[in-house]
Amino acid sequence: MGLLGGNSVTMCRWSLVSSRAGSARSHFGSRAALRRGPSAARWTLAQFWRKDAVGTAGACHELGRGRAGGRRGGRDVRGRRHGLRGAAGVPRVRAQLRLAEVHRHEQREHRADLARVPHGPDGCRNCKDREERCPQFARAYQGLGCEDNPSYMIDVCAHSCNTCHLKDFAARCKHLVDMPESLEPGTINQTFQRMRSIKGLDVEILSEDPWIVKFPKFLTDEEIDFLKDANTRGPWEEASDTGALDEHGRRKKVFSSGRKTDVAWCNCQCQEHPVGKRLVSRISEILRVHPHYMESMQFLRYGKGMYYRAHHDAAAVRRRDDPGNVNKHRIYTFFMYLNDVTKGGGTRFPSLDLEIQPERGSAILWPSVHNHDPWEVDHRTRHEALEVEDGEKLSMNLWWHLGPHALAHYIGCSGAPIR
Ligand SMILES: O=C(O)CCC(=O)C(=O)O
Ligand SMILES: [Fe+2]
Repeated sequence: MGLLGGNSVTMCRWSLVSSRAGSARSHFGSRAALRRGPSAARWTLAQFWRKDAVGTAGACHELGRGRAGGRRGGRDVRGRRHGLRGAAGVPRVRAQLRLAEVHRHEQREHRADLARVPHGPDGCRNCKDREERCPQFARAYQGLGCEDNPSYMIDVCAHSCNTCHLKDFAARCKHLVDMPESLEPGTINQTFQRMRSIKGLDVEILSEDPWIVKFPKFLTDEEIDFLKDANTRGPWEEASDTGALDEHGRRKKVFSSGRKTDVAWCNCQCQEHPVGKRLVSRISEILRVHPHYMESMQFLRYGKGMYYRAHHDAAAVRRRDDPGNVNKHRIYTFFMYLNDVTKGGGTRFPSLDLEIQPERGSAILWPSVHNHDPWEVDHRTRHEALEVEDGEKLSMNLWWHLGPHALAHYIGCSGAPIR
């Protein structure tokens, strides 16, 4: 009998943050959480993330209860939904093999982990919470507060969640380190060549070496309205870069003069909403990379005078054999424009002398790494957001990684700051 099966419930890692800010009830995930049935034993968190978190494709996950067959609770359903299907008539055998490989790996590793790792109160003798309200957080959502926001709770509230054995970054994250990479040498060229044959996909090739393509009418009006709706994202914040790792394996925020934008992250509303899911799924099928490997969608807002100086999206490539390198580096940027900009605000690739003007609903895509070796950064795809001279620019990043970023992020293994 699966621990988590049936009565699918959407939960959300952002809820804890929101509830602290007093807005839990307006939150999709939290509302759903409040409708839940009786609480499950909290020590099940350790089992939960091994079994089901691996099926999630971002911020939210589904917990199902009361039905046999826990595999339905996450991985399998999500794998199919976001799987590399569709795109009739397009070769996809390699992608499917890769997906099958990922799933086989998950099953093997998770079975082994479940047998090996002790969980329950005994693991918590010398372990303290780092936040005094942890017991209260853990009790929230009818006792499922730990499952609701694992990235934060596993670590900061380890005592209250009985996850002391998972506080250590290596213990928590090791099963993700050797998951198959999302790209093999040679895949990038095949993927871009294949795009021309995807039925119904309008694609303009702006550059072939390196690849930069534009999808002139990628987003539908429904998607744009949805993405521009304030309910689909967290609060706007001043953009920061990621700095050095702290003692908990999280990166510190660094503010730099090279960047003046506001950013916000996709919340449960956009991750779990059918429109958001369909969008991710469409992009995943174009790229032939599973959503396990993506970052949450990032919204960008530039007012007049705002910009992002030349940079590379895969700036921080770490060593191949670095045991802490779970999500690895960014391999693709899928960049979407949500509005027209009156003046300025183009995306410019200085080494290619190429500038793309924002157009409502259009998208551009480029790889950050070389076709022959996904571990080698392609510096020719450095780019910048030119200053907005008049009007406002609203756009979105969807970055794809060589390692399973979505899974890593979900359980605090991506190095992202604790939220
Ligand atoms: O806004 C743009 O045109 C590009 C933004 C960008 O490069 C980034 O957010 O990494
Ligand atoms: Fe960028």
